[in-house]
Amino acid sequence: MLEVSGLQAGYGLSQVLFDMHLKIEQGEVVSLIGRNGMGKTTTVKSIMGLLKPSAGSIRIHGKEMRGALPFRIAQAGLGLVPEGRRAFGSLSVKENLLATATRGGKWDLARIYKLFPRLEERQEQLSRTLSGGEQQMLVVARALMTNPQLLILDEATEGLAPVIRETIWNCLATLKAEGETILVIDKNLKEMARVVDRHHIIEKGRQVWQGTPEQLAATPELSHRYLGV
Ligand SMILES: Nc1ncnc2c1ncn2[C@@H]1O[C@H](COP(=O)(O)OP(=O)(O)OP(=O)(O)O)[C@@H](O)[C@H]1O
Repeated sequence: MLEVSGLQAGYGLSQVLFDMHLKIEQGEVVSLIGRNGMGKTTTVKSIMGLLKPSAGSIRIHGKEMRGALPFRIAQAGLGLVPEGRRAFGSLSVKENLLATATRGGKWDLARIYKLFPRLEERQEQLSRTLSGGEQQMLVVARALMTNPQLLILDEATEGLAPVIRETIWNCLATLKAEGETILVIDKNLKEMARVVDRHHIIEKGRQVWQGTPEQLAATPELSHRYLGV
């Protein structure tokens, strides 16, 4: 469903992605992992049309989308939960959810409330008054309301209390069981192993390894060399 190849991108004169490759098939849950500053977020921004790559290809369902505007990428079926949570603070939980709703998809309020009962309890509350963890649930839920064919989560569990992180991972496990296609960027290898089919390690703007969580766990020198753990 998504195929990135030979992607180059950066900020001004500083090049960050040199030769990025990434392939995601329908129904797969894959990760992008690597040390800080290696280009994970830059890859996501390029895919979402938030940053203009200088070379390479981004195909969504076989169609070249490099350089397309963000709303076109969203229309093509990609939904992003960006790094650093942000809901529309002056809107209620329910209004936030309805603001991004796409009609006719499988995700609607009822389904979202089943996945996140906490959001139903708080549906009339202004989202700026939610706890950090509740806001993060809301941001994930809002992305789902766009009924994306590929959901991308960039550090969605960072800075959250363990119990909230657990809720987000449980939610991802449910989404996986329902056949959703997901790209997750995170640092927590142990939790990721529960849901990820394939990891991609990125180092200095290139994909340097891919394999299953089992293969990664069986090769400690990989984690040591590329992840610093
Ligand atoms: N807006 C920007 N302007 C200039 N340089 C940037 C900008 N955003 C990121 N960079 C630089 O690009 C490089 C890659 O950053 P990126 O955010 O893609 O890394 P990352 O792998 O997602 O790291 P992290 O795990 O820390 O989020 C870093 O050296 C960073 O300082």
